[in-house]
Amino acid sequence: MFAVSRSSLLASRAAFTRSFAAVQTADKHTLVLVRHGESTWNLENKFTGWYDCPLSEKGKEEVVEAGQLILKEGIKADIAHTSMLKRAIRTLWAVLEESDRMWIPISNAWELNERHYGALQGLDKQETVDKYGKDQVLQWRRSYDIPPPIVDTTSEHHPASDERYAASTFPEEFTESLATTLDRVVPYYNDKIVPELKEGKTVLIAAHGNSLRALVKHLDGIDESTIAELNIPTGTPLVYELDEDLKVIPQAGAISPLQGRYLGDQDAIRARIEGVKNQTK
Ligand SMILES: O=C(O)[C@@H](CO)OP(=O)(O)O
Repeated sequence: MFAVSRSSLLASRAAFTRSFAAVQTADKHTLVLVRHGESTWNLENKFTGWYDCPLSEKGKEEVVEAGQLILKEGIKADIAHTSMLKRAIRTLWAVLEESDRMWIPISNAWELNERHYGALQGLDKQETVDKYGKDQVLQWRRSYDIPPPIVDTTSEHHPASDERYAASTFPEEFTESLATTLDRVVPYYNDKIVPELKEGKTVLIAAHGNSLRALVKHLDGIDESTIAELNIPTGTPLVYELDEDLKVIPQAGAISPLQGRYLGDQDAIRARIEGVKNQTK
């Protein structure tokens, strides 16, 4: 009475294979990027780079709101990555707290740090424009491969003088352009984050304006002149859906040249983007 014909076994195996394949292709690869909330040095309009300033009061509010938006969207991060800098770390903590995901694993990596601003770190952005001119400062801020002036190991801003970077070595004369930032952000994404996405994990990254510009340049295939125009707002979740080859699926409502979409009030987001741009007028 338990005899099952070979054909019905084959038929049920085929049905199982089909439904498994359907589940696999239905698997969404979701990647959420969040730039840290406004920092005290954003507020004071200083070049920040790897300087470890905290969030401002407004920044603390922005990151709570970012977490609430992620919760409301129903996004459940499985794993998170952030930098070695407290403005991004606290942003991640707030987002995880608000979205009730504080238990997920977190990796801290200097590779996700802000672009190092060399000898500009600590300088007032507007005073730097007054001294060197708007064009020069814009080149330092937004050109693809022109780095700001270097710091050497005698500078408090050189990573050699900071124990959190003791496991890594950096050039004695140090600074970063967007291009060299990309050279450490993209390998980190490929080596650490891509395998997690392939496993079907929803990944959350809390990082910085320029480390995220480097990452979206890679994800969205943005060219070198277009990336110069791109500014990332503080404390605003940017959601990417990726296909089975981890190519970006363009999202409705995305602000070009990005194909991921920002969560929240789109007018307020555009105003935040303008605010970043206008830090050097
Ligand atoms: O100062 C910095 O480190 C960055 C981000 O705050 O500034 P900018 O937007 O000028 O690259």
